Amino acid sequence: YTWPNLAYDFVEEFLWLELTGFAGIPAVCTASPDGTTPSIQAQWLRTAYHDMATANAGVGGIDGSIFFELDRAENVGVGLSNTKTQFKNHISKYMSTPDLIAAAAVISVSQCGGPSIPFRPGRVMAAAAGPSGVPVPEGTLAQHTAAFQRQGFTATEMIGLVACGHTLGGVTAVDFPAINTGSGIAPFDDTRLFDNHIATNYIQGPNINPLVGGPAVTDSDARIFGSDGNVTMKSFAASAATFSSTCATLIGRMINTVPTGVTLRDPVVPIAFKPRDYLLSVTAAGTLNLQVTADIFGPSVINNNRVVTLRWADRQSSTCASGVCTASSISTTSNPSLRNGNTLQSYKFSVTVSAAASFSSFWFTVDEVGNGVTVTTQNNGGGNYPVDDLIVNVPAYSCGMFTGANIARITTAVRADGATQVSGVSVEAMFQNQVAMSADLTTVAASLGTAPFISPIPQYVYYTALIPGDTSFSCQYLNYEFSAIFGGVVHTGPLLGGVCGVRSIRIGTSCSTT
Ligand code: HEM
Repeated sequence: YTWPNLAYDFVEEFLWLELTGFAGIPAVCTASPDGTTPSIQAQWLRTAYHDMATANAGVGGIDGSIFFELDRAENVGVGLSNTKTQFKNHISKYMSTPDLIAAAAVISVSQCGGPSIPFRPGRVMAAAAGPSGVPVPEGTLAQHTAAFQRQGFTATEMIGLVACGHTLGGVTAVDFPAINTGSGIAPFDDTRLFDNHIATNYIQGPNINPLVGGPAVTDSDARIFGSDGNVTMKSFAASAATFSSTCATLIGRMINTVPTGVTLRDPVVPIAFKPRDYLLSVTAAGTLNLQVTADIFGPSVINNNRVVTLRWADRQSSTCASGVCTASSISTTSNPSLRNGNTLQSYKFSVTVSAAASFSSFWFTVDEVGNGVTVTTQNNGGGNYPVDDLIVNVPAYSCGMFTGANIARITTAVRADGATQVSGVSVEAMFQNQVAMSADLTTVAASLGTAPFISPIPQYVYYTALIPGDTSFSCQYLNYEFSAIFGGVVHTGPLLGGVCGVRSIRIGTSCSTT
């Protein structure tokens, strides 16, 4: 891994650092079922299966089409529509709706104590509903076996995948009154955790699974679990480890079932030390401000004695012409309870220099004890973290707004003191289309403009783009990246906006321009 990698960084921060708030939507996965509180983790896992369940030889799979198919009888259930509502604020350029569906399955399983399943991003949102074909509890064993074969799973794997799904949640009375004749939720097993109790309850009893001991016609779990003489379910009941590793494999295959032509990227693993929220901007005073947060991630990383120092080189020198290019962090935050026993400690920096001196790269030193003895260097694998000061953000003149048909104004500053000619200054804006559940991208050319709230400086000229959009949407988030071509090479700024993050431009609220 080498920083920066906009797509990787976004997903890593989404999945492991839980920065966008997505992973915080479900409540803590408690041990005992109460029969009334729905499990969001269960709803999310069922959503993933229902999206995948219509896959057929490279057509369909995890493609988000489930959210166009909620009126079908095979997709009855408040859990699926709740999931759609929860997901629509989290769509982004780097996490499509089907990526959210897959990530939600991964997050749900591990939040409830199940295995860690690798997450590979890259799924593409469907444009419309696909074929039907989600198995229903009234189906025969032959119909179910054929359906799982169409999805890419053998008869034995069918037993596994159903057991892995039905270790969470249960059957809701309002949606399945013939199966759950009471009220609330009839749980599949005696815990809300992702554990092998779905098998121990079934083999050793007492069984509470309403798809095993309910009306015979809807006892689909009984037909499926018993289809190999209970060999598979006995192996799960005998070994929590077998259940866990089988589920990691089968749910992993389920979420990676994607249409032909979709290429998933490599699994996103957490990075132990990484810069985040990097932002180089021209300030109102005409100076350059570099903001960055250093994240330290892993089990037990929180250490209040640790001292992290930012160091940088200015643009004309591989070191520091002024001799004082170091800074202490301005704030520290930590999160002791991230998934899979991980923790996070973050160090935020903000340094301001003249536009003439500027920056060319930065790196960090980390003093674990704070005594100057055990100091290590974090320098991006040797090459330092690069700073591109040719195209720079101008927050003082970038904001969400409503002017005619425009919803935002984005201003960038382009370095003007070099020999290289600039062309093609543009802003790529991403809108959350909460109807199509897609991230809609538009590229808007920026034109030479002014930044009236900034003192003039000789090193930069300003380009402004007005972003057109539907001003009737008041609760979507705008993300954007700006870029410019210098000497034939495209230079792209950081992803700005975030998703529900502090740097987001929320359309409908205007930021200050002063
Ligand atoms: C023959 C195949 C299957 C049938 C007939 C079936 C049937 C059902 C039914 C009737 C419910 C109750 C839904 C509700 O009340 O909202 C349910 C819940 C659930 N199913 Fe399945 N299912 C099957 C396979 C799977 C698979 C393969 C998975 C995932 C790997 C899965 C995951 C879930 C989960 C997590 C729930 C709980 C949802 C909640 O509590 O909100 N199911 N299933």
